[in-house]
This record gives sequence, structure tokens and C-alpha cells, in this order.
Amino acid sequence: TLSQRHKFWETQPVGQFKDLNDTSMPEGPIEPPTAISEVKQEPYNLPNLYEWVTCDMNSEDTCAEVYNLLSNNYVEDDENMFRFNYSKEFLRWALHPPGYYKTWHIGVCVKSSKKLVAFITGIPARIRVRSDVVSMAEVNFLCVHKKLRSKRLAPVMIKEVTRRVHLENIWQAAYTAGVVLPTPITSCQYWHRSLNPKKLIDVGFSRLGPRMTMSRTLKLYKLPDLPVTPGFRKMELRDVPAVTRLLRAYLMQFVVAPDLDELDVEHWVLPKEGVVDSYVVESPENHTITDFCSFYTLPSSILGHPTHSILKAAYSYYNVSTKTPLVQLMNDALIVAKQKGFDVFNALDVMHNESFLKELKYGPGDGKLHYYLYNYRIKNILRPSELGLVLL
Ligand SMILES: CCCCCCCCCCCCCC(=O)CSCCNC(=O)CCNC(=O)[C@H](O)C(C)(C)COP(=O)(O)OP(=O)(O)OC[C@H]1O[C@@H](n2cnc3c(N)ncnc32)[C@H](O)[C@@H]1OP(=O)(O)O
Ligand SMILES: CN(C)Cc1n[nH]c2ccc(-c3ccc(F)cc3OCCn3ccnc3)cc12
Repeated sequence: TLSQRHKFWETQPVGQFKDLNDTSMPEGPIEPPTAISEVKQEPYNLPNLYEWVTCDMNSEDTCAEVYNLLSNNYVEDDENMFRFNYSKEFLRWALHPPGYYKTWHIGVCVKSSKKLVAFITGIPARIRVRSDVVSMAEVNFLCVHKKLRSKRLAPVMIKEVTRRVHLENIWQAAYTAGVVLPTPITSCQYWHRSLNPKKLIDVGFSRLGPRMTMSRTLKLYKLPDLPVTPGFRKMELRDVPAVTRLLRAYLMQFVVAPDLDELDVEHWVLPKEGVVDSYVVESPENHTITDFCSFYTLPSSILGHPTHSILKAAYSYYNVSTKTPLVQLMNDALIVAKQKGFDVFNALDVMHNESFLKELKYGPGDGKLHYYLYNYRIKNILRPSELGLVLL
């Protein structure tokens, strides 16, 4: 709750709970930039047994070590039944956008065994806040091995990635978390749409509804085999200029959104097998691209189940509809995701997602995803529908 002490976060340039009602504070950076020469030149001290390592995700061995650390120690749901299982291809995609810095892929390993025991990453992004486009770091994949928890290692990891970002003359960051920290700019609800209800019930992800039989449940979530929108097809490289125009225009309506150019769209939205899928609607009469939808692949390990080990989940990414009704476009996304073998399709209530969630039979998830900015104050907390940013 708000009265808890945040010994580390109280020292950081973030909105503080005690300032919540103080509307006199201006929106924008909390602390000014400093000269690079003023930034701490050497890494922060780690406890004796450990050392910093920069993780080259293009190295198969290093990528495998990061994958294994996350696969065994990253985010679990509140009931510890599932744990995110980001794939190696996904991690390389997430960490190698245009202009990335290898030095922002930070590991901690045991000096003697060289075993990786902690990780944190940043990637560069241009994020617009209202009319202000700010160079930021998107911080993600903060992970400390289960055996090293509650030793105040996380604050050291955060200070070190902050230091390395400062060295590149970047002074703001964006991040999300399932935990409440000082201070969310918005808190989003996540929703799940069953695609394979039998498996979801078998593994305890969903429960049979009251007065529902299994056959009635299968019928409720049944989807056609093919998309219904004429001209709905996989996105291709030649679509990048049109999709960039659509996406840039669409994202302008949100208070916080990425400022994506064609290179960013090519990296983040063009289909990559097993990582990200995207579809466009090419109007049959004049061959213009009128809509597009995208979702990324993030399975979760199912912890301790006798017969199922992986939950195949698709996550709604960026979707723009200018001609096809959004609800129809998102139903086509469900149809192709089901065809590709996903068990569940997840979405946050950001952007215009609220307009289709209930109609397409999404059910509410059991927690929230909180969004944060570092060293940038927002006057009032935003509604999820004012947010145009999806972090992986
Ligand atoms: C200008 C550039 C700026 C760049 C930096 C921007 C900021 C980036 C910020 C990072 C964004 C990451 C985004 C991201 O990756 C997406 S959120 C996913 C985070 N990872 C997980 O949940 C994986 C499983 N959990 C763990 O590995 C550990 O529990 C972690 C490592 C989470 C905490 O390790 P621990 O052994 O359990 O805890 P101590 O070391 O003893 O430290 C306790 C302190 O850490 C604070 N804490 C706990 N969870 C946090 C979280 N998710 N963000 C920020 N702070 C978090 C906590 O409030 C307390 O501080 P306080 O006493 O003040 O309350
Ligand atoms: C965003 N990115 C930073 C990863 C991340 N960190 N912390 C989180 C907390 C919730 C969600 C989330 C986001 C959207 C969604 F539909 C379901 C979610 O979590 C369900 C609970 N869960 C956790 C693990 N397996 C299942 C993501 C994250």
C-alpha cells in the first residue's frame, strides 16, 4: 500500500507517492541531464563473489544462458502455476532493435563458476509523451536467481543500467511491472481469450463456468477455420511504408506512444516465425492497406503439471483499423492464432482494446500491469485507453 517504505525507489527521480496530490509540479523531466564526464565511469560495486558481464545475445552460448536463467527464474503468475518462457529467438528480437547497445544487456555472474545469476536490459526507444518526443531506454528482463532474492541486488542492477544509459546521454526510461512501485503512470488490466478451452481447464488456467459443461464451453469459444475479412493476408516487407503510415497516424491520439519509423516497423512488426505475427488488410478494389493487426508469441511454462509443460500464448501487439471494424479485425486475429496452435490470446485494456474484449469473449485476468516512466513526471495518472505503448 502507499504507506510502505520504498528505501530504494524513494531515492530515485520518479513520481513519489507523497507527491501524488501536489499538482504544482510541472510535467516533464524530474532531474536535468548532467555532463557525461559527471556520470560515474566505473560499474557499481557488487557483493564480493559476483562480477558484471555484458551479454552478447548473438552468441549462442550466452543467449542460451540468459534463456535458462529467465526460463527458471523470471515472472510467475500470482499462484505460481505459470512462468514466462521467452524463447531465444524472441530474446534476440526483443534486444536487437535498430540502434541497440550491447552494453545495455547486463548480466551478473559468479566469479568462480561464471554462472549467470542475474540480468537486466535496456533498449533505446523514442517515446512521445503528449507532444514531447523523448529518447528513452525501455528497461526489461530484470531477473535475479531465486536463490539470491531479497539481498537488495535489484537496486544495484537498476543503478548499473541507469549508469550505462546515462553514458549514452539518455536520461529517461519506460518500464512495466506486475508490482506497484512509485509511481504508475497507468495501471492496465489484462484479459484472456480462450482458444483451446479444454487444455486451459486441464492445466488450471481457466475453470469450467457455472452451469457450463465442457461441450457447451467448447461451443462457446469455437472459431471459424478462416479469417472473414476480404484481403486479410500476412504482412510482407513491401507493406512496411503503408503500415508505418497507418501506425504513426493511429498512435498520435495517445498520450504516451512510441515514435516508430520504417526501420522500427520493419523490426518490430514484420512477421518473424515463432516470435511475431502480423497481418494486413489489402483492399481488393484499390490494393491499399486499410488495416493491420499483430501479436507476439510468449509461451509460459506450466509448473508441475503431469502431462502439459507449455502454455502457448499470443499477446496482442499493435492493431490499427481504418476500414474493417476493429472487432472484426481482432476476431480474424483470434482465428489465425487458433489455426497456428495457440491455446490463449492475451490483451491489455490499452489503446482501443476495451471496445472488443467483451464482445470477443475475453475474460479478465487476475492481476494488473503497471506502466512507469523514469525521470519524467506526468501530472495526472492516465487511463489505459490513453496509452499507446506495449512492452514485451
Ligand atoms: C535513465 C535510465 C533509467 C533506467 C532504469 C529505469 C528503472 C528500471 C526499473 C526496473 C524495471 C524492470 C522491468 C522488468 O524487468 C519487467 S517487471 C519483471 C521483473 N522481474 C521479475 O518479476 C522476475 C522474478 N523476480 C525477480 O527476479 C526478483 O524478484 C526481482 C529482480 C524482480 C527483484 O529482486 P528481489 O531479490 O526480489 O528484491 P531485492 O533485490 O531485495 O530489491 C528489492 C527492491 O527492488 C524493488 N523491486 C522489486 N521488483 C521490482 C521490479 N519489477 N521493478 C523495479 N523494482 C523492483 C523493490 O520495490 C525493492 O525496492 P524498494 O525497497 O525501494 O521498494
Ligand atoms: C510486460 N513484460 C514486462 C513482462 C511482464 N513482467 N511482469 C508482468 C506481469 C504481467 C504480465 C502480463 C501482461 C499481459 C497479460 F495478458 C498477462 C500478463 O501476465 C499474466 C500473469 N502471468 C505472469 C507470468 N505468466 C502469467 C506481463 C509481465
